[in-house]
Amino acid sequence: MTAQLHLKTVNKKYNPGTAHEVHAVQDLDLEVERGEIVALLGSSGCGKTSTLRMIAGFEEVSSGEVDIDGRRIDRLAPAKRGVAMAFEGYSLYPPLTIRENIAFALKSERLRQAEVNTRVEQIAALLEISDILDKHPNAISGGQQQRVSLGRALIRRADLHVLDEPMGQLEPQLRAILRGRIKHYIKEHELTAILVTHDQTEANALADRIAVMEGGLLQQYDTPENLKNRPANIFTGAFIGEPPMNLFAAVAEVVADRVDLRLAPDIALSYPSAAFSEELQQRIQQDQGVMIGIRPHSVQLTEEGLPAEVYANQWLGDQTHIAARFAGGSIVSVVHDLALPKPGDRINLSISAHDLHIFDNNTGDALSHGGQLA
Ligand SMILES: Nc1ncnc2c1ncn2[C@@H]1O[C@H](COP(=O)(O)OP(=O)(O)OP(=O)(O)O)[C@@H](O)[C@H]1O
Repeated sequence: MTAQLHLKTVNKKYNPGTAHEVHAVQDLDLEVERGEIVALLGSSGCGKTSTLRMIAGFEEVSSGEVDIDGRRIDRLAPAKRGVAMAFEGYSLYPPLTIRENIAFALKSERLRQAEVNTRVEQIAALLEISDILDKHPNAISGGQQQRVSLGRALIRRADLHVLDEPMGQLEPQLRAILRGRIKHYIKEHELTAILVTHDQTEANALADRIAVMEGGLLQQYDTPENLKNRPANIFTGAFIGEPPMNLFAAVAEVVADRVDLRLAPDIALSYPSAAFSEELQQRIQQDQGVMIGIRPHSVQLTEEGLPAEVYANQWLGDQTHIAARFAGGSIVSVVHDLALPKPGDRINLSISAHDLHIFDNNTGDALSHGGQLA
């Protein structure tokens, strides 16, 4: 299958050759398949908006190529790219009503008026804006304007739908409802979409694949499940998941039939060597040290285990985050009952080999997940 959107070694430099040069997007290769929803996810300044703007045509590509449906588009004007866009500040036409604003997107499809009305009303119902269709843009709120802009993009038939923080201004409850509806709509109409968000929950809920960016570089491009269970490096390991992954420097010692991961002179996670593949045992022995990652949900409080001392706990209504001093550092565990150890209590922790992520200390790349080479 050919990719619907293909970014080929795309770079974006602002103010090139000056003291203010910013290399905002670096050698980005990305393919989005037809019918796929992809999220660009990362913290502020990582380059996700620059990437989206280059695809939409609001920003020039410094080098590289952008293809949509096999057609090179990076030198075309935005309107010629076959892209439907919902951008903040991609403003609505003030003299037109909301209904007319949305219907305007259907102009090129030359539909009968009755068909236009039906489609506008369907998308308005989906986005909970049916009651404002006869108002003008200056008479509605920012969150409503954002939904109108989204409706205007989604109603169009286009080769690609580009959505910039599509629900950034909406309240959490409405966001949660709309996420499901929008995903269903995109899939039902077989649209291809790429969106920018800094909200992991939104990316996980909407996207088939997520491109995690940091410092202008693509860190990992994968399904939500793989980002969580098979992070490619320390960055994605720590970035994806809430609360963040616990990270500890460790030295591996393979002795007889055990593998010890030594975290401190007097503290080691110890496992039967059968829990690690032979290739992994060889690999981690060669290293002077590794970084191990453990998700808070995988840190178990047990009768026996390694000692830790609680210094904080937080009940969040459906789970508790327990923070404890452990191995000269700090560890967070998530538990689901209310029977809480209190600050100052001594507890014991266990971590199954199955839940360990091991990373190369120098490159940051993942070496293994759950005892098998990455
Ligand atoms: N027009 C511009 N001129 C100069 N530098 C820019 C320009 N636009 C963005 N940058 C810089 O490029 C880098 C990437 O910015 P970009 O907006 O793509 O990131 P982002 O991840 O989308 O951030 P945010 O979520 O805050 O929008 C940042 O360092 C930013 O300061």
